[in-house]
Amino acid sequence: MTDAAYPFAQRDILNYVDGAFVAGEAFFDNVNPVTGTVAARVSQADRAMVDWAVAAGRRALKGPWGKMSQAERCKVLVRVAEGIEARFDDFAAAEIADTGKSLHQARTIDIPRGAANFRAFASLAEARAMPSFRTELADGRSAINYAVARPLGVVAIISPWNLPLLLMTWKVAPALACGNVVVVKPSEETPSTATLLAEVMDAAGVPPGVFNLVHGFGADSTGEWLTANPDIDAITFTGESATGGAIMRVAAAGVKPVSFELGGKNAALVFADCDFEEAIAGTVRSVFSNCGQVCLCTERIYVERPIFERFVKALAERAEALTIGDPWSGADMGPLISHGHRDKVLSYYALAKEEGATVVTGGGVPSFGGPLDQGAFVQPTILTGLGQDARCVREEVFGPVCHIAPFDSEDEAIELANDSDYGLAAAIWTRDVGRAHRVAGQMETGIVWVNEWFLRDLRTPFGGMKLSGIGREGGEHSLSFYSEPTNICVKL
Ligand SMILES: O=C(O)C(=O)/C=C/C=C/O
Repeated sequence: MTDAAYPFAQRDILNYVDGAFVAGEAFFDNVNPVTGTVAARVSQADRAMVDWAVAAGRRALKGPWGKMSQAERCKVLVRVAEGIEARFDDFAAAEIADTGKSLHQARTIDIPRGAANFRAFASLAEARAMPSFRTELADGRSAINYAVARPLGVVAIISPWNLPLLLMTWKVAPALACGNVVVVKPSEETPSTATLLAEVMDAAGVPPGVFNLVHGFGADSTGEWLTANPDIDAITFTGESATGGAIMRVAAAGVKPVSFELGGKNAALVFADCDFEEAIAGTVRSVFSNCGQVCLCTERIYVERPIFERFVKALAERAEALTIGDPWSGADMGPLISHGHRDKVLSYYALAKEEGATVVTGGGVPSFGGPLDQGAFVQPTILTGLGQDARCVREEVFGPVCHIAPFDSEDEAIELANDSDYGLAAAIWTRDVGRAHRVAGQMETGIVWVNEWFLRDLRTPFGGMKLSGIGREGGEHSLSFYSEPTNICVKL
């Protein structure tokens, strides 16, 4: 069931600290969610190792890395991108072994974006302009004001299990581009591609202490020891909103800057004048991609009443046509990340029925009649019939499930979409250009796609409001978070 190319099939997954691959005392299992079998052993970093990584980062800032020119640093980032591309198949096999995601998802999204993130921030940092002003005051004094950027220092990066390489490098690349050093704690569910990245960094000649990697868990473990370490200068985290709150409380003690990309309960608005086939195809992707485990996925769909029944029927047909199974067999949809997460998703499937939902399709687990029955698979599921106050309409499930409800007017659609504690992403399907811009401008989200989903330009502001996060990533937004500007005023 797992491709022989899994890089850690015969060796332990280690931490990477101060330029060396190191093992702690304890190990934990890395489980392949396709079959429920142990894929590898992972070395868990203890508190001393976390402290060592932070200290190694501090030393690196004073070493060659801290003295390196911006142009030189950008060349290093490009070498890292080339290293990922050179080991593309290793990264894909590692990502699939950890997550069970489809071959298509890994090879067209996750791994390409790992390299693209480094290339994007190498060129963005190289071209970055800092503001300067010629100042003429009424009293006759004049000056030149210009800003310079310095790195924050040692940045703690806590990255999630859904798009492991993509979301870790989305933070590591701009942090390094701005001259910082990083200590990365990937999710305990997905240690493999993070460790391959350490191997690529090592081979690319990134100085010791610049990129550090510590494996382990969150609360009362590696993640907490890292975020609470008094000598880190900033924290960036992507994951659940509740964890974001806990990290924020820890960061408050040292008034550390935080960048959070958190949960979502994203809505899609489907107007009767939409290109129906395009809306269906786009919504199949936005609901079921990565087994619904993308913070940008659609979990609430509002459809203009004249096409409501037709839309529900068509989406259900497409959901039932999805092939579910082993990623290496080319299945459209793999399992969820773990049996623990599957329990959570199935609890919402059960809750939906208790809340009175109509289960249009799905609602349980597929039966394979073989080893895949040990995997963390669920059926793609479509619900209707719930009100806005239902927990399945308000709470993030993070699985291949959506609820569809009708609306009768544009204003009602906007109100329904915005009636959420989250504010990350929205999708609007309409042929009416005026309506597209009018409705998009009223979405209380950080991101709006019109007649698209997950089309990404890495220069754009990316992130959410309300419970969906603090700050934006992407382009200058990342460069600003990972640097401290100093304004210098020189009298003329
Ligand atoms: O596409 C991106 O840059 C990104 O950050 C995606 C985030 C998805 C979170 O689940």
